Amino acid sequence: MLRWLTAGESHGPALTAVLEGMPAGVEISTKDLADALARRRLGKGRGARMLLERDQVEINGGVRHGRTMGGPVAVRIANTEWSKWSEVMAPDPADETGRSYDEPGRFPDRGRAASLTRPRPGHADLAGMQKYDFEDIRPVLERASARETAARVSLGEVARAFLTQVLDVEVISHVVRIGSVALPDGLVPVRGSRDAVDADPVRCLDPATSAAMDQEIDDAHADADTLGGVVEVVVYGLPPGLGSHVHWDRRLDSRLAASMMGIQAIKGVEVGDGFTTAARRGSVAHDEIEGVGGTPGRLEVRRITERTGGIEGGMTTGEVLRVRAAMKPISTLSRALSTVDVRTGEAAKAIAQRSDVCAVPATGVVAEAMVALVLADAVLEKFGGDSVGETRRNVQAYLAAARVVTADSSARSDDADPSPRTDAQPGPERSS
Ligand SMILES: Cc1cc2nc3c(=O)[nH]c(=O)nc-3n(C[C@H](O)[C@H](O)[C@H](O)COP(=O)(O)O)c2cc1C
Ligand SMILES: C=C(O[C@@H]1CC(C(=O)O)=C[C@@H](OP(=O)(O)O)[C@H]1O)C(=O)O
Repeated sequence: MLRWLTAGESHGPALTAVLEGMPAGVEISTKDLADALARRRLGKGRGARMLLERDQVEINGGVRHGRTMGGPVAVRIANTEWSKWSEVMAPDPADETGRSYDEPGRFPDRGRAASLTRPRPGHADLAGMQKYDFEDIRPVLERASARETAARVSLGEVARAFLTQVLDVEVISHVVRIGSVALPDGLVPVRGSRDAVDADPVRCLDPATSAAMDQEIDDAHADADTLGGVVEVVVYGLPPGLGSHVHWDRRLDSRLAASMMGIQAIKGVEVGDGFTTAARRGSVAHDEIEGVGGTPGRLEVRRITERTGGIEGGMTTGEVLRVRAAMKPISTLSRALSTVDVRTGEAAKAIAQRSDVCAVPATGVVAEAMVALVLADAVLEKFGGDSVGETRRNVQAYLAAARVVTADSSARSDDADPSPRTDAQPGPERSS
């Protein structure tokens, strides 16, 4: 079983992340993690903090000479802005008498330390204050902040390395909607296209849609408003049989959905064509199956379309996996929303510090990390192994003994026209 935990606040000294259960022998380096974290900073629409802050990552356990050793992998990501926050976020009281840093007049940087009492609709502020009995929003926003996703991305990179080294799995995300602008149906990044997606300012496959998304962000910014959108994660190279139909919490779709919903601001998840499928008739909703070779003892099959997103009965089918996550608009608006000052009870405008206008491109990278972690867990559950070599041998033995194998769908995708997937609409056949 793979377990992961993160700790740390947005403006604290550092984020800490621990991944337990990784087999030995996964090749991973500090540079790999730094590169993954750099991808999370990509994308138009992020706020000033992205320019100011750097992710200073170090591996503090579980890895030696570029390979995991089987013990928990521990990662620390320093907040390079810490010096500005060291009093506001100090773990210890201001002095031995236990006086508070909140004491008026005590610190020159009182502005930063001042209590925040005007909760933002849509952020964790008010519910967090109610639940944890705080008069100040600070301790809530510090942990609710999506700064924490840096920690998850670092662990996701270890999971990705494991999946690649055991199964040649590739996990790619792309942006399919920002605000009112949507990517036309049927466009999915092919294997090997991650760098091309990352090179686009909004991580969108289609140049015309990307330009419209770019404009949408500029318009929202000019209006002092914010945007959400939809990201899709696509996974190539998975074997059939990860997850299970036998119990709700073993279903892979259930686990993926929980991991997506665990990302800040994600409010909807769909697998494959998801909500669109609900509007279709059964005759054009499912992926019909055809034999493409093999022998009676070892059939080779494929799905003719790719509507179900590579999961049936809570298990991978061996086809390309597709999961989408819908992100709500950022809740810190410079044109602040109405709220109540919880200190006075009077009507007020919500706190409106610097903020992202749109963080959808970055959220795709976070979603990749979550998918990689869930899939690595599912691979270990099915195949076990204390070393990469052992897991790989177990996978190969399973595939070699299988009575029915899924034809390599990623190979078919490579054969096809690099951009369009032709089967996103009801009914059409695959292009290959
Ligand atoms: C990558 C990323 C960046 C975000 N940036 C901001 C931001 O700058 N300002 C903000 O108010 N919310 C931002 N959010 C969303 C908040 O973290 C989120 O709305 C908040 O934690 C409350 O959680 P909920 O939206 O799931 O209810 C961001 C989310 C993600 C995934
Ligand atoms: C710091 C990151 O994202 C932050 C997520 C976030 C929020 O409320 O979620 C609010 C902003 O922080 P601040 O209020 O300090 O400007 C973002 O910059 C990051 O992604 O590394």
